[in-house]
Amino acid sequence: MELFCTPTVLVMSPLERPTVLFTTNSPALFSRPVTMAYQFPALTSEQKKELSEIAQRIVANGKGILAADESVGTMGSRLQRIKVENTEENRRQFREILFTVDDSISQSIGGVILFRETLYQKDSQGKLFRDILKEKGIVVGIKLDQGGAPLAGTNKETTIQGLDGLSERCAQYKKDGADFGKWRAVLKIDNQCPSHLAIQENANTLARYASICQQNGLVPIVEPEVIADGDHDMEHCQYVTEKVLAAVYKALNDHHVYLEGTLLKPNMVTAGHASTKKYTPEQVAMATVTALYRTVPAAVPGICFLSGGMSEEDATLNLNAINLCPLPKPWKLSFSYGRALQASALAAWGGKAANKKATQEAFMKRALANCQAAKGQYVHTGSSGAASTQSLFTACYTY
Ligand SMILES: O=P(O)(O)OC[C@@]1(O)O[C@H](CO)[C@@H](O)[C@@H]1O
Repeated sequence: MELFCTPTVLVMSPLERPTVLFTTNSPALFSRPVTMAYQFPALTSEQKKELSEIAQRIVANGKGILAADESVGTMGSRLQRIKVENTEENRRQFREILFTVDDSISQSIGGVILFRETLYQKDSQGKLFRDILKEKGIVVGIKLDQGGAPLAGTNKETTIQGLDGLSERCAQYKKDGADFGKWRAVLKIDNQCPSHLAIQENANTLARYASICQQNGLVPIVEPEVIADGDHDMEHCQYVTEKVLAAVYKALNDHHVYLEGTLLKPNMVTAGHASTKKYTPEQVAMATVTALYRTVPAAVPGICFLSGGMSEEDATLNLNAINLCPLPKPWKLSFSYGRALQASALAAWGGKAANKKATQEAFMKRALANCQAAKGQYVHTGSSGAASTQSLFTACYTY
């Protein structure tokens, strides 16, 4: 006998997944409806509400994210550039200067990602950094990935570690004031790269991380970064970025991740750092929005780009062009910059307390510029300092 199904009910609210009930002509199944989707809800309506509200707060009104979550090693290379020793105290001092900037910073910065060490650090008056941020209305986030591990049999590709004990760590961080998490997976463009294995493994790991975050009340920032190493052109980067993002959203769906309670942190689509071809911000914008439009569901509230070694000024100009791009853009398009928000500030600081004011001014200037760019309102004045136009690229930036 032919088995056919007829949809009979569509139950849907903004906070719930649609549940489609089917009836069937099969005698065995005739007496009861067959639920085709989502019999075991991953999250309650209250959990979904909390997650989507957090995600929306972070990217409201042109706000973006300060990625101040450099690990001890990564911060070491930043400090080395300005000839400052990589001690816990120096890392604390620089971050104190950033976080105690004028309260108006909260008009441009909706969230700050911290490294574990920083979540428990205090300012010189003994106040926890996380409390200082929260009092400004800024959402506190935490880096959750724990670095790369090689994928054997590939051309030096990696997966990211940190799933063991992740749920317990998330629960603790939530108690300690964090409301979102971040996990960065690294894909590279090279001979045979990214491989099918690297794409699938990293997509699945990101999705597993995202699911665990949501179970613990943290909005997951999903960061599949196609790094800029290589001499490939922009078209090739677009092709790869689309493949990676399509795999990530398939995995997020498989893991029942609630998209309204997530944020995406992708690379912009650009040529490789060693490419001889140059593209305008408008070309980068068209390629980037095209890749996103083809792969990222409209349910995702915000896309916050990483800066990936672009100069501060290029990162701002590209973001501005992205927001002016004449393609459909159903998500907020904003920033989650590390280097492109801190390079001028680090240069102004130089490890000296006396430079606090200049450091805060440099940081505020970049934050404001990116907030304007997130609304497509940035006007380049030509008066940027030398540090803001310097490339911040680091080869094989894997952690
Ligand atoms: O590319 P950027 O904007 O400098 O940094 C992006 C980023 O994901 O990479 C770093 C290393 O994990 C993090 O500190 C930061 O959040």
